[in-house]
Amino acid sequence: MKSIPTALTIAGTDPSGGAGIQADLKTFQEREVYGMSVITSVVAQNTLGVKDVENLPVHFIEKQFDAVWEDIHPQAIKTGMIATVEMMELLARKLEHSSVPYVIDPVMVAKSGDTLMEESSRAMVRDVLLPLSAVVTPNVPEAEFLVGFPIRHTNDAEKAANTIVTELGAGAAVVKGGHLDGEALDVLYDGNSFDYFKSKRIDTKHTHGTGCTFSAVITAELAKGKSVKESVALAKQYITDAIEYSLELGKGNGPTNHWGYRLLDVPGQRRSLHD
Ligand SMILES: Nc1ncnc2c1ncn2[C@@H]1O[C@H](COP(=O)(O)OP(=O)(O)O)[C@@H](O)[C@H]1O
Ligand SMILES: Cc1ncc(COP(=O)(O)OP(=O)(O)O)c(N)n1
Repeated sequence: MKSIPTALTIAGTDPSGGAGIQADLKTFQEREVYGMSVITSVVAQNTLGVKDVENLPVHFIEKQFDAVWEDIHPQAIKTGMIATVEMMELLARKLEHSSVPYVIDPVMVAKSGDTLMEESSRAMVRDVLLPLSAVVTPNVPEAEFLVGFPIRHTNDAEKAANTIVTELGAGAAVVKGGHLDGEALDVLYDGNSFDYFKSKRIDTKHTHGTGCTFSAVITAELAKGKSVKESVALAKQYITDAIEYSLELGKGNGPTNHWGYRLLDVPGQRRSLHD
């Protein structure tokens, strides 16, 4: 029987379907990876913002994790919204002896400005979870928190990615450029060299869930056995297409479109919007 790659996301929910667990599972499916999920927080949110958050008890997050882990072993894991110190402690315990590639999307604040991680947890991502990761994917404000200096230009992003790997212990770091001006440039440092993933900046407000989708593609590709560099390159191409075809759904920032690029497909010859 053909084996299928498997990936696990550990994150909060988005009932409006653009971010969080829902975005991750849609993305895994699009990348032809079997997706599984452990829910950390149930979030009442939509394209306008976050209305409320209900954190699940840590013992029940552990039960979900164990149920997956002892039955269908994932080939890659990602974490997104991990709201509390207690949740971080649980995940550190669960993942410290795992050899499965682990991607951290260090989600701190949603684009709407709403907080998704307690202040006290932020230092724990840096000090406890980062050293366990294969890749971490901070946006500019998240990277600034992790390294403690401002990021305005490409050389700051390079310095930040280098610091996150060499001083904070991540396996690799992609500092995403969505929050800077000019071209959308993401900088990857893998401990040896820098790589740059660039696209034109797409003029749209419909970017809800970009970070979740981007890190979910990386996770899916690592589950297939691709290298970090290949996985980030595929994620960049995918998210650019998904933003280009983002949906005017809801009254706020609409979601990225996970299947829009297919509109340009020629049968038997999958084509990207960049061709
Ligand atoms: N307007 C845009 N046009 C093209 N790419 C974008 C745009 N906004 C974000 N991106 C890309 O989307 C991905 C997520 O970036 P970012 O918005 O920085 O993260 P987050 O959603 O975590 O805040 C990155 O690859 C970034 O370069
Ligand atoms: C449950 C949950 N997790 C993460 C986010 C943040 O998603 P992100 O991809 O960074 O995009 P925005 O939602 O901030 O546009 C979220 N909103 N909800």
